Amino acid sequence: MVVLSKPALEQFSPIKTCKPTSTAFFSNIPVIDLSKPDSKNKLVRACEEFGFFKVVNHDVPLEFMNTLESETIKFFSLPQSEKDKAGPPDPFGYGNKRIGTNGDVGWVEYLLLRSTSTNAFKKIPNFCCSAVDDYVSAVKKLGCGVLELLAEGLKMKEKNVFSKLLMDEESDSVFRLNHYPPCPELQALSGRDLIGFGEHTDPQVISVLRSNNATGLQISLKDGTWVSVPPDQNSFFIFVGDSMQVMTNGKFRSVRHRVLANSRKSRLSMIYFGAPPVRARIAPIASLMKEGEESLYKEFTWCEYKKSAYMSRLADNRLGHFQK
Ligand SMILES: C=C1C[C@]23C[C@@]1(O)CC[C@H]2[C@@]12CC[C@H](O)[C@@](C)(C(=O)O1)[C@H]2[C@@H]3C(=O)O
Ligand SMILES: O=C(O)CCC(=O)C(=O)O
Ligand SMILES: [Fe+2]
Repeated sequence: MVVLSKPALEQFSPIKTCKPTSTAFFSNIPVIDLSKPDSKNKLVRACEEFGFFKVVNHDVPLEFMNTLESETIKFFSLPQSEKDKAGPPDPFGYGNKRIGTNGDVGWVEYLLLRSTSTNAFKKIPNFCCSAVDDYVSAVKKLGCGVLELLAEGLKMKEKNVFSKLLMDEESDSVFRLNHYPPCPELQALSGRDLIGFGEHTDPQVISVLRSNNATGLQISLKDGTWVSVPPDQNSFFIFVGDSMQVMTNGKFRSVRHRVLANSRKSRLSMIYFGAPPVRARIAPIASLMKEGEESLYKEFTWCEYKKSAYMSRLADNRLGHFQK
């Protein structure tokens, strides 16, 4: 048995654990090949059923993915005192264990960045801005391409209904780099899994995630079962966010997901959260509603939703306040 000394245990104590779930990977995650003509219909079905899918043949240069990964490793390998200079996250900057400002904690350290401004790097002099810029431009293009296929799949007249929100100069999109250090001792001691990033839905329109080949990501199925996502460092995983759920009047579901700490391997993830401009109005789109179908949500602006989201705990049902 591994015995932890008291100070070692104390560093984990505020972090939640959960009952171990099946370690088997879920094999039914939709895989969408963007080079295939039927991808738009498959995308719609994936958003309805899971709110989550993997995309392959995505056109994001491997070089951008690898360069950013090396830069990220370099940053997270700096001495703690150097990393702390880039914090605290307000909400942008370096954060360690604390997620948001309402008491959530996880076995994770991260950099949260504005996706469009060089100001994002003022606090992080050691970081290579061009690696982030190249990568973010490419994943934004990928996200917009997926949103346009979705609009086509939903038979909407304007194919940029969703993508124009991310393309807007004032889009409030953000970018996040997460590092989950391995944690062998605690798991052996407690027989439970340690939470890296607690369960939540993403508030934005869509999130585009790439990780290294370390396990940890889980999604919740419609019936509430947690399943493990097999990592794939060459592909992207897309999450439907709350704003997309509202715009489709609940036809697409924003997927609950979480990350469990890996006992042996560091997990690194890079996520682009595609968001509307702050003044954009978020409401169900009339052309997506059947005759007589009622809107499930009160109207709100992204600014209002974001404010309310940032006052909530990670696991809260943030759309609850906006339901009719
Ligand atoms: C606990 C929180 C962290 C979060 C803001 C919030 O109050 C609730 C939503 C959280 C979340 C989840 C998705 C993204 O990682 C994130 C950047 C976002 O927009 O909403 C985080 C927020 C955060 O880490 O500040
Ligand atoms: O790091 C991951 O794999 C997912 C993290 C996440 O869900 C988030 O940052 O919102
Ligand atoms: Fe998330």
